[in-house]
Amino acid sequence: MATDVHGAVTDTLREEAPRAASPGATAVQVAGLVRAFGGRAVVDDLQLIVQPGEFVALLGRSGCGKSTLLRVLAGLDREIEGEVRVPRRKAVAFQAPRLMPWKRVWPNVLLGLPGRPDRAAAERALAEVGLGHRAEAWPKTLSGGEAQRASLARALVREPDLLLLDEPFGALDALTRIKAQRLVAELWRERGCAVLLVTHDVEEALLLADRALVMEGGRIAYETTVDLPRPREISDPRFGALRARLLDRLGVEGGTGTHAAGGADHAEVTGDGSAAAAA
Ligand SMILES: Nc1ncnc2c1ncn2[C@@H]1O[C@H](COP(=O)(O)OP(=O)(O)OP(=O)(O)O)[C@@H](O)[C@H]1O
Repeated sequence: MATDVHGAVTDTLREEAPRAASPGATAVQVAGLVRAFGGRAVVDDLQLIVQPGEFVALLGRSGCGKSTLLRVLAGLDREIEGEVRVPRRKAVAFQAPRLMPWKRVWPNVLLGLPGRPDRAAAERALAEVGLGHRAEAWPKTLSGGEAQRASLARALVREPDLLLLDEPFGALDALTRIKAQRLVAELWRERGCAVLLVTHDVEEALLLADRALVMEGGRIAYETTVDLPRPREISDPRFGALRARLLDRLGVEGGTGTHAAGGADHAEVTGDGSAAAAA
């Protein structure tokens, strides 16, 4: 059952500034979230906690509801049941950069921001993503990687406490993708904001995230802590072991073949959101 946007949802979608919140406050707190389309619950009693400054990757089969969850967290979809607490300052970048072709790059970065256009802020954000020299350019003259970085600058200019990334590197070629991943890792380190990254790419999740979640049946069904030093190396045997475990959990060939390969750093997640360590 969908909640009226103008009614109960104002009670359920509370936006808080973590800087002002009490110590130990979370960046994202979701409890009993349900999002249904035509009577079918795509997100079904989902629990999720993300700590301030934590980098979390969200994996899951196509159509399992990852983008739906991200849109709810971004405040773009409020037809929900359950409780969602997110910081007031949040920003989202999608797979498609969504730049307005009739605006130059710098006003695109400021798109949707209230108040007088702050060109200097746009240029600072563009410089952060290595696009300081393209502020005056038209979007159609940007490469795919540049356009994606401009989209990232648009997120950064909002100085988010929570950065939501929906497959932002999905359309990039392999080399540009690696560069973009490194850039996000660097920005995350410098900014210290929480990041929730939706990705199909297990390696990307393991290169970037503190924690990788697998969504299944409308919930977070599995999670693993990525307790590897940064920068991470794909050649690290521990990386390989985590990759195999996640691929296995996703039902992709190349996994370990057992869902519950040992270690307390990964867990099947039970209905109430608590993690039961796999034996
Ligand atoms: N506005 C909508 N109206 C009806 N159904 C929708 C709507 N948005 C999403 N859905 C359905 O909800 C399900 C989950 O979609 P969602 O885009 O969240 O999946 P996803 O896990 O992000 O998939 P992918 O990995 O392929 O991007 C799909 O079956 C989709 O068709």
